[in-house]
Amino acid sequence: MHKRALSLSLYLNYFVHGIGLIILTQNMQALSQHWQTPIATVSYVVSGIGMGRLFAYFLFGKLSDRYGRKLFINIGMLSYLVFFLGMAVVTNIQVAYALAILAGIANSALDSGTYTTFIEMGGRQGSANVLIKAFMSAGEFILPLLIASLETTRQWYGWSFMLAAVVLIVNVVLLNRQKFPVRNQVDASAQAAGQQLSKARRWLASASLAGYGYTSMAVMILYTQWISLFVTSELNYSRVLAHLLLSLYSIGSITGVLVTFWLLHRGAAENKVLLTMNLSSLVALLVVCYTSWPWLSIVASFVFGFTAAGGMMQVGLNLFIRLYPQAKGTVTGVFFTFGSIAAFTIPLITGWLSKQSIGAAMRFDLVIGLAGVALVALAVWALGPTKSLAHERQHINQIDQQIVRLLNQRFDTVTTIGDLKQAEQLPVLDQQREDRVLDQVAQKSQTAAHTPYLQAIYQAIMLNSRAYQSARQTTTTMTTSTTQHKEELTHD
Ligand SMILES: C=C(O[C@@H]1C=C(C(=O)O)C=C[C@H]1O)C(=O)O
Repeated sequence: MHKRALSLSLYLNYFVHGIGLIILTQNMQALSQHWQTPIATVSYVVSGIGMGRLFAYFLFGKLSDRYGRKLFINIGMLSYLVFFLGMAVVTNIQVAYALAILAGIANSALDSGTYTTFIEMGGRQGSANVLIKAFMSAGEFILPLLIASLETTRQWYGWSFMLAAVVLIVNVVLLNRQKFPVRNQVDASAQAAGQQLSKARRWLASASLAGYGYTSMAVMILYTQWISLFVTSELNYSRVLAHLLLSLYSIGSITGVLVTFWLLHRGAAENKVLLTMNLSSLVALLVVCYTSWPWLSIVASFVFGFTAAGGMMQVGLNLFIRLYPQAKGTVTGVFFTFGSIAAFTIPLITGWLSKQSIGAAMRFDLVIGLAGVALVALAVWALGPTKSLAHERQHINQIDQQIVRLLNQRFDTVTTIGDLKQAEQLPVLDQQREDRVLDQVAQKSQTAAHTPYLQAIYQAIMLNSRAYQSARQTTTTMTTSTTQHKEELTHD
């Protein structure tokens, strides 16, 4: 299995999915002209995507546990391909609605195959899943630029659909060349951690995390839907500033994803990251809702994007999946079904609240944010202390990866030094230098109690670098003497 090539193909699908998420709303005007219908009808077609998701998530999740991830990723890619090709030329509204449902199905199929694969690929560490969100954002970022340039050069709006289709076709070929990891492989330590939980705790953690599937999606959807209107109508900010706030939310989101990825990659505990980010997003949201200082709104909007849309859904899902390592697909399906229900209900709830005031609709996000924090706190409590054997070993694995990489670098340098010594005919052992290295270790060591042990490790390292230098020198002497010998022979 080529981890890198497979990951890249999986991520590429989410770049396309990012385009798919907004391609209908971004082309609303062009489509309404093409279909000769009012904008409202286009919007009705858009709702088909949500419909497709709602029905397909659970089913596909469950089926992907049984029939394998690759099949469902292929179903996702092909469904999206039909959607992009079809939507660019369709004129019949019923067919357009069916295609939108197909996009929802594509989304569900991709998710049920991809999130699970990443977990199965990387053991217990789910940082890879957080990066999915970054690729979605990249697609969402590029599409509006592409559409704008097509409009200014007066070209066919369908080209943006064709771009997505071409990427998909290329990726179908690339992805199907890859071998997938073993399905539902259960890391022994992960299983041990899950099994330690009592039934009640496991139930509580599951219910809270499913609830978080709803709130984590809901806070983002509500924010992006109402922020512009809220600041222009209630705070009298300019339209430019309103757009700026939304852009900063997106930039915050991408930055947040990258930082979260980095944190998890370095072994930060997922539940701590989740709790901290959710608390911070609640604070940012409070600021957005109650300040009328533009500069503070700007900062808070960035922080809100960073903390609420920085891959937290993905982190929540990772925790959930770990609870049920044998049913990763099913869990993914359940989690995103809750997310879809949020996408469906939040516009309805806030629409109703907005009759009272736009502020009421906006401030409902605080209720959701607070519920999110409560759910995360419950889940974290139910999952128990992070300092489990399994978790600490995971941390050691990460540290060891870094140490091995650094030792490889040290040995490369040792090799160069060995060659230099040989050229200058110096002995391999340099006792003075070794003493200095040990002194440095003592100086750098942050815990005095560790120091003698670290020095012992360094003595072993240096013993081995000498052994390596000597071994290389004998082989190079041997090869030079044989070449010399060969030359002598040819000269004879
Ligand atoms: C790498 C060298 O060769 C040997 C190995 C050392 C090390 O691993 O740090 C230090 C001194 C030498 O005995 C060197 O001379 O620097």
